[in-house]
Amino acid sequence: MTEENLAEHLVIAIDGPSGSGKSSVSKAVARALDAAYLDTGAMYRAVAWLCLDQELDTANEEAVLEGLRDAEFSISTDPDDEAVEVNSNLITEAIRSTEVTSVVSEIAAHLQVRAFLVQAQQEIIAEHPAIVVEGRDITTVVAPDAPVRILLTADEATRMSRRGLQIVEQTDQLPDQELLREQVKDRDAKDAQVNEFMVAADGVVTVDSTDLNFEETVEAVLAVVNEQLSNSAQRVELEDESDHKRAQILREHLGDYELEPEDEVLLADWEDDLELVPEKIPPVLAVVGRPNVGKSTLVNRILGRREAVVEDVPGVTRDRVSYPAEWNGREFTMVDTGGWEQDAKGIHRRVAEQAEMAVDVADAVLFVVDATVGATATDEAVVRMLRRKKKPIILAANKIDDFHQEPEAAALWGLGLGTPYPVSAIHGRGTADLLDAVMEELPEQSAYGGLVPTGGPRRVALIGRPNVGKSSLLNKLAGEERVVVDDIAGTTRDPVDELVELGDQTWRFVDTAGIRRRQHMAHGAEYYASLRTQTALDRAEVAVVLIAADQVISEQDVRIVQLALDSGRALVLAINKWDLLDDERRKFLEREIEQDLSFVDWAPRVNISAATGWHKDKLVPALETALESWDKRLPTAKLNAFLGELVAAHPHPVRGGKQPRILFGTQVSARPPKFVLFTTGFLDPQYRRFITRRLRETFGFKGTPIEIGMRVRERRSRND
Ligand SMILES: Nc1ncnc2c1ncn2[C@@H]1O[C@H](COP(=O)(O)OP(=O)(O)OP(=O)(O)O)[C@@H](O)[C@H]1O
Ligand SMILES: Nc1ccn([C@@H]2O[C@H](COP(=O)(O)O)[C@@H](O)[C@H]2O)c(=O)n1
Repeated sequence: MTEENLAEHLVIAIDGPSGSGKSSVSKAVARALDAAYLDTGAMYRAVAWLCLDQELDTANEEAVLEGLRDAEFSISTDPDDEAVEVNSNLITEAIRSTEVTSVVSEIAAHLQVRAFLVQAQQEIIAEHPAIVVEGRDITTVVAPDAPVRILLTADEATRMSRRGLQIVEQTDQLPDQELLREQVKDRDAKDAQVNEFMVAADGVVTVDSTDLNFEETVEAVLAVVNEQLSNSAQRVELEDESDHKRAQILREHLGDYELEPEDEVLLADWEDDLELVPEKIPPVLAVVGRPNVGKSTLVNRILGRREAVVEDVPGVTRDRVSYPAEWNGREFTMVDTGGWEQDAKGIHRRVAEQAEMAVDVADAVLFVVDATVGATATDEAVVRMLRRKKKPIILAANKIDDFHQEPEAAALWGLGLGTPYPVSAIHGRGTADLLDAVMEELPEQSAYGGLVPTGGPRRVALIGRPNVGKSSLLNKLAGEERVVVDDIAGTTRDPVDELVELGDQTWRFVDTAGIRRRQHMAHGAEYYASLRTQTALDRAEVAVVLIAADQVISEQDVRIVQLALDSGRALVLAINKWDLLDDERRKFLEREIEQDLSFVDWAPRVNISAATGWHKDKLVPALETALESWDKRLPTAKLNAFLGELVAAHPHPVRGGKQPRILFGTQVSARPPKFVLFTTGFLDPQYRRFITRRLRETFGFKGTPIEIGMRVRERRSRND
């Protein structure tokens, strides 16, 4: 193994005298780090066993060497599965016998035998990305360049008593004191003639376990490992090329772990680090019909849950509401529209317009008719509207609860839309056939870019509780009164997109209605206004949450910020009505922001007055910063260099004797940035929060939520 190779590997070299705990502690450390474990003493013991078995003269170096060269050796590196084989004999137990222990030092004194075994040990080390190796010459001869080198020791009396206790545990008998001395003290004296393992060599850290119990010793060794790694990581220059090389090595080592097929897909292109591949946009199905024919019940039936708004009043679904749906393994987006009425007025007219808009961006339309009522004039008007749109139409004849009613469905052939599929949205009857028919019409992916338009001006949702100044701000930004502004909370009930020129570019603002204090208490139009906030967020890329500076930050404000956060959009906080602030209130406001909005302390904040236009120019840089972060893609090599440094300096705490390691990280998507970490164990939520915080400190990400996902993967077993 070259020096360079050693530096790339996590090699933990441990030596020390007999009974110091090298084997038992090294095994525990390997388990904690999910690393391999090599007991080099077992290799010398195996040679000793061979000599005894073949009656070779242990004093004759040539004879031992010849026997050694002719034999087939194998040793397990799994800390939970000790196994030593020579010429297909499993000798794991046999090498611990008194006979073997008595001759092993003599054999270990032959320099050519040592050279042979040292080379074999270095080859084994090279095969493992992370390995703990123990034996008397490991820090000095076998792995002198290992990043972590430890001399584990304890005073002689302690070592003797530990070995004695071990013999009692193994044999249920008190050990013969003479034999004990021979196995510990005398053996060390013999071994010391060939190797120095009582005193730490340069750069080797001594862990004295005389006053430590077993667990404390393991902890002490792990602490040295972490400290040493942190020092070596600090020395590493994070140049791009070496970052990339390191990431390549880490990625290769991931191959030692059980990866799922989806992991392989995710990791396939990590080196490209170019533009993110655009997501496949599932096809969209708009569900349309006149009021109260059971559209939402049918949507719920298809979704398999109670999600769409259902109320037994005509036209209760006032807005478009979209849901991710799936049938027979195919994903699609279902849009539940409000009831469509001809010549509708007021809010009903807006609802009908919304339904038409939904049809415009849909790939197919599910037209729902109440078969018990039959085709009405309104249904026929819907048909005319749909024909104009030239979209595939699937006709659902609803309220057919049993087969006696099926003739009522057949009557709908008259609409001229082909087969009417009889369904009972309430009971689920017929929905499978209906969905099969829908699947035949839907393309693999949306031809219309889904519900959220891509490209064009960047989309901003202005949200906040009622009367917080959304409309005033939009008017100020747009330079004219474009939406009705009223002092009455909740005046603006419908989303209105405005194209506004700001800072040399065009922005699309989606104004929304305020969110009422408690959604479940809200009724009618106000309730739908709150749903629209959600819709606006769905359609936006960045949310500006307005907060009134002159009022105490309320639970409702916090909920709206949370809504924006959950939507995964970029975020800007606009503290409005700054002109109404006095010194007293300002102090309280700062404290409220610190306390109640600390979970979004990464969001750019602008203090504005929508009424006077004060600081409105500050909004554009804040929006740009947030969107830039939202779009950001961190190269995999940089991410892994960052993770390596971070973990070395601040390792994950040991949990149940294990220390989860991060094997590899990659950013799987942007908008917002999502990272996946492959790990050997579950990372505590606080540790993940810590990583997120550090990611922000190091790379910015101001104004965007960040997601960190984890994939705990196990090492492949030896037999794979
Ligand atoms: N810190 C400790 N406190 C108490 N017992 C310990 C401690 N460390 C190790 N032991 C126990 O001491 C015994 C000897 O440990 P171990 O066999 O690991 O030593 P070793 O250094 O590998 O010895 P050798 O070089 O002879 O193989 C074991 O029973 C082990 O469980
Ligand atoms: N790196 C090593 C490891 C062991 N030996 C010799 O083998 C003997 C048995 O070792 P245990 O750790 O299993 O007790 C030991 O006494 C040494 O003679 C070695 O030389 N170098």
